[in-house]
Amino acid sequence: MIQIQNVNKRYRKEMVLNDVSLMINKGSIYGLLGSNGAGKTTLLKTIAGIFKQNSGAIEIERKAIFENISLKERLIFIPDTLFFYSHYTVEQMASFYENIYPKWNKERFNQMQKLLDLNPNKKIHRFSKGMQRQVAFWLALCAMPDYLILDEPFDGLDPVIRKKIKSWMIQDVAERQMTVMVSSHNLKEVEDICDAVGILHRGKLLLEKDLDDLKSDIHKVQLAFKQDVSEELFQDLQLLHHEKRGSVHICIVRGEYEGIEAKVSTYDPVVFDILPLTLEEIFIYEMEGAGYAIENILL
Ligand SMILES: Nc1ncnc2c1ncn2[C@@H]1O[C@H](COP(=O)(O)OP(=O)(O)OP(=O)(O)O)[C@@H](O)[C@H]1O
Repeated sequence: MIQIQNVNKRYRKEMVLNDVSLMINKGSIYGLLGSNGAGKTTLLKTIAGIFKQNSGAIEIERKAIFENISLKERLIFIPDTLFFYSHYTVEQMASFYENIYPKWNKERFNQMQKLLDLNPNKKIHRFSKGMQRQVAFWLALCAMPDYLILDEPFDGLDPVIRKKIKSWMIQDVAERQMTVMVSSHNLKEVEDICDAVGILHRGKLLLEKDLDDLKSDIHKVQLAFKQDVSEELFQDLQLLHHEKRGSVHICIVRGEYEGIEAKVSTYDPVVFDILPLTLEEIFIYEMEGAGYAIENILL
């Protein structure tokens, strides 16, 4: 479990993380969303123990991560800008990892080599950008980390490799309870793999929720009535958005499916559909509700 409590981080006088608190459960995948410059990389590097926060606490398994070598041996951070020792081959980099990470799995390294089809004796800087990213995941997953912190990890990977790497990652989460935090601008990707999501905006965490709760708590409702329905119904629903297209009311309603169905049914609608929302739609309406224009927050 990763626990972040009231974390503040400044670069000189600029406050980059402002009282951030969140929790990531063991064996789950947490998606961190946010605009450019929101503070995602800073937060991830602070969680990885690369930066130290100015105040607040960052704990993994209830121990502070900063300068904690035994925790760091179980955590891997893949940054958005990759770093490898120049002129090292994959094999040499793997030996380096083997010395640092006690749970290094040589057998897995050999198996993944066949699946990725990369030459371990080639110097890493001679690989393409996407291939270097594959190497980063290859090495990271063979170190068998309990915590994997990823900054925009899938950029530059082709769709086949992307799928392969995600499935290895998900397998590690399911089989050995690996905990993952991943920053992304891609809502679809986050929706596919994450259990919980948080949105960071100008250093503050605007929203943090379990993805299933988020989805089961907000619906798009399409309604039409024989006669004009009284305003009472709309006052009765927790509306985040309401518009009328012809005779059809399109409402974004907070609340569980059954509760909405029960309330609307009493008004005898002739058209009545309750539809789930995509993560992108949820964020648009949640953020609107919180008074933020979504285009300022996400790409
Ligand atoms: N080393 C640094 N020194 C000073 N300021 C920095 C440094 N790194 C980042 N910042 C500032 O901190 C703020 C947050 O940057 P950060 O890289 O954490 O954002 P981000 O959410 O990861 O952005 P992006 O989506 O663009 O990668 C920005 O205003 C940035 O200019």
